[in-house]
Amino acid sequence: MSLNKFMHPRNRYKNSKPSFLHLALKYPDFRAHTTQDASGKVILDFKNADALRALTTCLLKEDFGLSVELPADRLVPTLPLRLNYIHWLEDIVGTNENIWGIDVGTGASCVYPLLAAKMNKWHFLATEADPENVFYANKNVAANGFQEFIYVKKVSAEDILIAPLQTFTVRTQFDFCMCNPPFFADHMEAQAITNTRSADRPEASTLSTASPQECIAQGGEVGFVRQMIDESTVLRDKIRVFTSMVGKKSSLAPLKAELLHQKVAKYSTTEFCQGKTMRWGIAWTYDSSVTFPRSEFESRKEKPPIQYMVPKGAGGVDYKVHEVAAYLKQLLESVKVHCFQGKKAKSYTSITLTAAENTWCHQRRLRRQQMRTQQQEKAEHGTLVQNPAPKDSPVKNGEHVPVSSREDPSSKPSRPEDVLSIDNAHLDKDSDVKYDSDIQSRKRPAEQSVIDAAESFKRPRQDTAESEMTEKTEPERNEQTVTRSPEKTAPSDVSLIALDRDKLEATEPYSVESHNQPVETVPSDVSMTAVDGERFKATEPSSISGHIQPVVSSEQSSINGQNQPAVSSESKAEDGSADSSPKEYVLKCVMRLKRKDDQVQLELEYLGGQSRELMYQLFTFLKNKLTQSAK
Ligand SMILES: C[S@@+](CC[C@H](N)C(=O)[O-])C[C@H]1O[C@@H](n2cnc3c(N)ncnc32)[C@H](O)[C@@H]1O
Repeated sequence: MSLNKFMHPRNRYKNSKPSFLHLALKYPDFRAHTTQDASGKVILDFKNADALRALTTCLLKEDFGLSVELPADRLVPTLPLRLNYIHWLEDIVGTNENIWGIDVGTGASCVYPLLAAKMNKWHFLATEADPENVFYANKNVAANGFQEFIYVKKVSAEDILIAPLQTFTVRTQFDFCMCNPPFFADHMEAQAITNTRSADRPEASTLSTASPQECIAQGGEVGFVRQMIDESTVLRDKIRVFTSMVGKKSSLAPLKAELLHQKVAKYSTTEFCQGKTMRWGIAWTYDSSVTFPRSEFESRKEKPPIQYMVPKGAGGVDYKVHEVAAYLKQLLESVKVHCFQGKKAKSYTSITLTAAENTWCHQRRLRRQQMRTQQQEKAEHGTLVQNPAPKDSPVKNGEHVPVSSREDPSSKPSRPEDVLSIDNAHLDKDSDVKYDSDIQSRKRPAEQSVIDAAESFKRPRQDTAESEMTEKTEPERNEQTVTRSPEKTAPSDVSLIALDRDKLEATEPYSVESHNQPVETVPSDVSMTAVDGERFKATEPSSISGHIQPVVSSEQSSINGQNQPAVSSESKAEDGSADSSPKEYVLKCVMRLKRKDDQVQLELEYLGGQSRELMYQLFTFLKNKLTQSAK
């Protein structure tokens, strides 16, 4: 499936594919790399580095009026991806002309600064460690008359931001920095990736153009961006927004962990979708006034609130909205979930729930662990601990606070508390449905090492594109459950009518969107979020009873509570009291109780936190308590 529908809306290639026929007619250098098939279509050999170079060169000229020289044996940038990154930055910092950015590792093409200077008149410090790239970057800047806008600086490969800024005197404050980092950790990794292609898979249809010095850095892309994050703590007042692209989705988790560790004010991730290639963007800031745009790709996964009809007799209370709410509130507070009263009406109440930690799942396991520890202690010291659970144990808090007159958890071991082990019947197995392009990007290490030109322009079954690679570890490869059938999806990407025909038409819709529904994908956060130190399988329900209004949720991560989604109507307590919700949380959601057809309906709506999965677990926890107590 093409990802072009998730290309940035302003990406000029989203709805308008480049006409290879037009390019071939106009640019002899490009034409030299094309052939015609039996039906007269113009074919470009995507496995030929010179052909890819010719394509990018003439697109830069044709669509942006830029004259760019791309040396042999250096990375050939593909434009749809580069544009997606720039448009995302525009959404963050705006498009005014006084913007100053830093492009870390600008490459020989100096493609980001040139495009952004051309489109937005942005100014850049463009750093580069490779002397040959520095030479060509300078040449390309001069060829386009952008010397007043773009300053190319040769840097040491060990330095990323701090050292280059110390010796750059033209500008000291920057709106953003950007980076397409070297992606491999070492030659071995690069080699391994190239050699892991299984014999039964078709030969990669594009090739790598990146030289080793361009694509290898100690620690790979995670190591590189981690150093950026470390350096950003020093430069927090000099650069407003830090960003980087990464080639592997799996790189996001360790980077998010690092951002949390460094206590940045906010961070956000996004997807860059083009052709069949996906890359990821990660942005962070120490300035809480920055707002990050929502990812189009993620937004499509918005889920309606999850709902449940509370059974009569639940909690041993009257079957009324506010009685049930009081019961649930007590229950939630007993497991340290902060409750903040929102709107309250006769048959409606809304309470914002904020949890600083996950205390509602694995309770049985924790109890068992505590019992084991207790027994061990007893054996070792011959002492009997009267109160087994530590004072601050969430399990203890959940277990030892009576939640209702009808339910005494200490006397009734509550099987349903181990929420992960039950109720999965309600949960769709979205996580098993892998997004095929994601799979592709993760499953095909070798092809990740090649230019994404073909991918970017929606060439069906392009083995990889771009020299920015998406290598994949063995465990990741093993995870894949759905495979593509490359042979089936191999129509010509360049189905243009013959050059010499009267009727010259582009017929291949490599930018025309299909009208299929987007396929489900593993929620990005869920798949990588550890809950209680454990990696759990994503079981996000697409909808448990999904017919209510769409969720108002944020995919931005919130740290210190600064990036809370809009819940303005519920941001103040009914009695006007200040919100004392925890500022750092793993889950924030709204619980609503309302009267519906003589029944009381419970509803949870996700607002933010580590992952939606936590809300489903909490929902199951509450549901089990309600069901059990109604018996
Ligand atoms: C994957 S390439 C990206 C090139 C270009 N920005 C693009 O997107 O096409 C990474 C670039 O970073 C350069 N590089 C590696 N380490 C660097 C460092 N510490 N500072 C600046 N550039 C570096 C490499 O030489 C290479 O040109």
